[in-house]
Amino acid sequence: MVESQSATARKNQSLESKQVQEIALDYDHLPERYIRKQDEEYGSVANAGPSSLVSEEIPVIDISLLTSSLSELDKLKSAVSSCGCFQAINHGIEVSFLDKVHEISKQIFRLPVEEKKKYLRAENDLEGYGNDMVLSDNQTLDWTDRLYLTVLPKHQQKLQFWPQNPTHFREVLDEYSSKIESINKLVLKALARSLNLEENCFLNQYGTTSTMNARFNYYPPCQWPEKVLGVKPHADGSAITVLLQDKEVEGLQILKDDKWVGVPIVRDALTINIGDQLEIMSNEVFKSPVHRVLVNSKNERTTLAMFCMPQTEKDIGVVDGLVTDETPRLYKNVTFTTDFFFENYQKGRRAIDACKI
Ligand SMILES: O=C(O)CCC(=O)C(=O)O
Ligand SMILES: [Fe+2]
Repeated sequence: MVESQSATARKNQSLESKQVQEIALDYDHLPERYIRKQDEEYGSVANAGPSSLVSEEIPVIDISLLTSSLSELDKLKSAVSSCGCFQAINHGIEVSFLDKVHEISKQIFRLPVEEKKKYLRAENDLEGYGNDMVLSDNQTLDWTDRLYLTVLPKHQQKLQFWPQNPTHFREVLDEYSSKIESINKLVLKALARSLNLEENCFLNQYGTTSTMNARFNYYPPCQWPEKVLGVKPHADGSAITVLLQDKEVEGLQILKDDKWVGVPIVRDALTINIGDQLEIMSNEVFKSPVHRVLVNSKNERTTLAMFCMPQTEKDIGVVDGLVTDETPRLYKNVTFTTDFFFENYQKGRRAIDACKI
């Protein structure tokens, strides 16, 4: 009995150190740890497959118009107050540059296994290359491999985790981060104006430097697509997240009014969603949507999520202008660290709920 338990433990351990990419190629059965569990799927929500998706519900916003068009600003406000997500077009990043970002995202997962292992994250650390971080023994694992990097502030970059191949990886990611930082500022200012607030009221909470983390997500094709999830339902701990979706393969879904809504690919658009920190700062006017990722049996999918948020360790709170007799303050001032986010995630609850008054 004791022996068989330790054999199981050994097997689990070797599974945990395997990337999904390897499992997808080597296994003729789905390892138990990847089988999704009903109780992690937002309770009563029907397990809607792609066929039952309603896609038109994610608004497309021309963000170049946000300083000149009140109707576009209104459209933005209504998008983030309802589903918490929109597709940003005319964002100012050239298509040829976006193509470079798509390309490096794909290339890093195509590196030989030995090369990728140079960037492996430590067991209990976020940063680096690897599969789902294991936070508890009975956790279902996501069908995805990731490369997670701090990109801003630059002095916090841990370059030992940055691939040296392709050789322009670092240059492209640095340039992309600075372009995303401009979009972050533009969107946060527009969101403030949409509520008739001083346009810097959210950015003022950022402290002296913004934080930005990049997460490259790679979802290998899966022979058992209905049995796994690319990413389990979660909300992001950022202020906003800017996602560069795969150019061809869909998979992202947002929970809206208890229904899973597919987020379609809009050519050359960036998919932007609100994260928990902006839901707090806006006293819940803006929604940080729960979302998940489905995988499929034929095509791999690669995405890049940029998590934009205030300076690490900086406390944040509800913007004063949003607290009135009718709309009392809903959240305490908090320091929304990554550890705090994952401590709650591990217990199966949303970090934002632990911030409520
Ligand atoms: O890959 C996607 O479509 C979304 C990924 C995501 O939700 C995340 O990285 O937090
Ligand atoms: Fe996410």
